[in-house]
Amino acid sequence: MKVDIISIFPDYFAPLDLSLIGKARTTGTLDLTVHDLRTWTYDVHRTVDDSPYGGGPGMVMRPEPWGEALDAVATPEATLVVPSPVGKPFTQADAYQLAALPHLVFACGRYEGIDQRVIDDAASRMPVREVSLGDYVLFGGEVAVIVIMEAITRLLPGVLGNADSLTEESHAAGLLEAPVYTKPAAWRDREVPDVLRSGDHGRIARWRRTESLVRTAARRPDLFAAYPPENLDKKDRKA
Ligand SMILES: OB(O)c1ccc2cc[nH]c2c1
Repeated sequence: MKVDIISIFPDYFAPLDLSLIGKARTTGTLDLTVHDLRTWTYDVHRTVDDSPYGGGPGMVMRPEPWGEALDAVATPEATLVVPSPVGKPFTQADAYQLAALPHLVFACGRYEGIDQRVIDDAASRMPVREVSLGDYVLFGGEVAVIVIMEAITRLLPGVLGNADSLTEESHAAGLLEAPVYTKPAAWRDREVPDVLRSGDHGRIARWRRTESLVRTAARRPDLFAAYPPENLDKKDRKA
């Protein structure tokens, strides 16, 4: 998978050299390049922003550098991903969709955002997805891109040692996963649930299923309400 990130803070992406993402880059699973938007500025101050039309606080990112950057970086297979507080909420389903695409270009906004014409111009020649990580606002798009890149990269073939992790984890099937435990069996007078030490795999699976449903109903009623009823079997209904 080819990924290009455009930002005025390229050093923000040093974490993408580490751990499993760094290994995915080394093995060639992930072809990631970070670009400094100021590469496409030509004034002595390398200016990327200006005051907003219509007035208002802060500054807006100028369209010219962005237009030239996207012209230089985007390929015919590119999808533009723009983290933004006004974007569509990013979900695990989106992570799977993006992980299946051949080329992603991330545009990291700063200040009050990117001139809307940049998005509109890009949308005339490639798919554009404006995504939000949640109902809060960051300083810019960089941290959101790191989060999205982690969510995507772990889905790429060969990145996770045990791909089975992907089928059981939270949000994989629309539910929160059950609690997890490891040794010791007792810790600060707290015991691991006996069922998990029973060796009865059918009973363990049912316990985990019940815990997952109960946890999802309690913490994410929105997910629970959206969970297809046909996926609930008779045993679940006793939960
Ligand atoms: O919260 B965010 O994901 C986000 C993304 C982009 C910009 C640009 C200026 N503030 C931003 C916030």
